[in-house]
Amino acid sequence: MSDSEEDSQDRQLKIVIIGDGASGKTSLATRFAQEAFGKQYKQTIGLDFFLKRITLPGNLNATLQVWDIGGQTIGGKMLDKYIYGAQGVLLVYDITNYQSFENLEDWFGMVKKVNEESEVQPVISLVGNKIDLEHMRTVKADKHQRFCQENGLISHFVSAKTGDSVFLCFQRVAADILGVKLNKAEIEQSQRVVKADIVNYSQEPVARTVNPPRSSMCAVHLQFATAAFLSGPFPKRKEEKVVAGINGGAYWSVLRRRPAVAFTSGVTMPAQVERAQGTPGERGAGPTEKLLRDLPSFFVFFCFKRTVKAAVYGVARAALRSAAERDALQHIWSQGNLTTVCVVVNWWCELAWVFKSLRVEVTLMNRPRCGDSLHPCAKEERERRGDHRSGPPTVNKPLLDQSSPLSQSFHHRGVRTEKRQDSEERLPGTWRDGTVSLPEEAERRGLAGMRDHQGLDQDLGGLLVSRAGGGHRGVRKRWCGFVCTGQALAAIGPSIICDRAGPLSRSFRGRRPPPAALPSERP
Ligand SMILES: Nc1nc2c(ncn2[C@@H]2O[C@H](COP(=O)(O)OP(=O)(O)OP(=O)(O)O)[C@@H](O)[C@H]2O)c(=O)[nH]1
Repeated sequence: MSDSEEDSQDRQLKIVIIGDGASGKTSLATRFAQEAFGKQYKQTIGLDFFLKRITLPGNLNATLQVWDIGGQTIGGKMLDKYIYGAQGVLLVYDITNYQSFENLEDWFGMVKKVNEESEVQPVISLVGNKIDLEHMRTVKADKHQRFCQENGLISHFVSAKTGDSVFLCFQRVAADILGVKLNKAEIEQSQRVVKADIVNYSQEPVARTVNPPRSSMCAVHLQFATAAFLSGPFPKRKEEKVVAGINGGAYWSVLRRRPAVAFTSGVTMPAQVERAQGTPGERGAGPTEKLLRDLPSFFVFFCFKRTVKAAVYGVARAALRSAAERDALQHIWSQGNLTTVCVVVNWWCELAWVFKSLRVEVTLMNRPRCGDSLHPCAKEERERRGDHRSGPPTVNKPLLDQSSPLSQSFHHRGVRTEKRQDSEERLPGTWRDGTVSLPEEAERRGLAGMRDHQGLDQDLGGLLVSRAGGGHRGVRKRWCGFVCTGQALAAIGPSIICDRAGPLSRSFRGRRPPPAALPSERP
């Protein structure tokens, strides 16, 4: 065969893609080979193949045989065989999932082991995927770069979803294998970003009418989430400007694939409730159910603000009255696969009721404060119950377990005594050796009594003591921290979403391993 004949033939290159499950390997291969992207996660069992022919500078054709290796193969017997003979390796991780980055050591170790005795080493690229989720990044770019420098890897940040730099990533590896140099223009050309489709909802009136709860609810939720994401890490101060920022904060955890205990509707503004689902009380299959269907997990959210309390009140009760939802909640709860508790307290009796229905004991650390004017929904609710006093709606006593610490601590504390606080004020407690201390200020306000609740340092599963406020459209919102004790939280472990920058949070995080046994199982 003459030289020219050989040149005109395609070069076959074996490229393997490895990395943790769900880091986006299949998506990258699909984006590269088929220009497509699927939102649905379908685990790759074993491996999959893709073929794509590309032309490199100098009219050099190459057929890339892409081996998409399932994330679960790590530790399996076949992995070394899959990697063997690869000329190119893409080490993929998800920039929003730190664990997937950490685990690259193992994947990389495997590549090194397989090639220990090879004369020709593969070209290896470190690929940080999902850069469309930059706002959720947990792996800093400099960590990525350091890993590249230390190990002589090519660095890439890509998004299989938007297509950003995906082609370039494969092209670069192929070019390096074949010793071809890409010039600046070629690199820029390959960096094409595929823009997401813009959906014009107003042109889809029929679809919305046919299935209003699903589509509109989803839209509302995503809107919250996006707003919160755009505003930076929860609960940064900017979050105050966001509609339902706190709510979005819960999504923050959900969409980061951290299972979160979830509650209520995720709806904060009565207007949004109405727009999304009709009036709160009318709900049957509520949005919780929707969340359960569509998200990897769901969240608990109680907005601590009287203006929306009525909405939450109606929604939470209606939602959880749906047996299916309650069962689903209990199912998830009982599975013990929850790692995060994200609860923003509103109305303690409501909270007590819901937790009670889940048989979880909750102890509040701070008392709720109310200062906002009563929302019409709340007024209606009060009138319906024949309560004509001013101030917050009365406690719904029948729902409470009067003997619970929560109940006792709040029974006569009057939630309307305190004036509105400065929106940036925080009263973080501290956590040391299983004991919670509240700052002097808290003592002065008579909040300290609450720290002594039984079980606090025993079966404490999680802790959240912080309070923040904000305003949106003239509405003040606030959340207060509390301690959850009991079986469920013990099972969950100490991971709590709260003010992650707060001293309490910092000191708490990672300090206390989940109890080995559930409290009830202890001798
Ligand atoms: N936002 C976003 N999501 C992505 C991106 N790439 C992949 N995903 C999503 O991440 C999930 C997992 O993607 P896969 O490509 O199936 O992950 P994988 O690494 O092949 O997983 P295994 O088959 O288990 O090894 C899917 O839901 C994808 O839609 C991306 O660039 N951006």
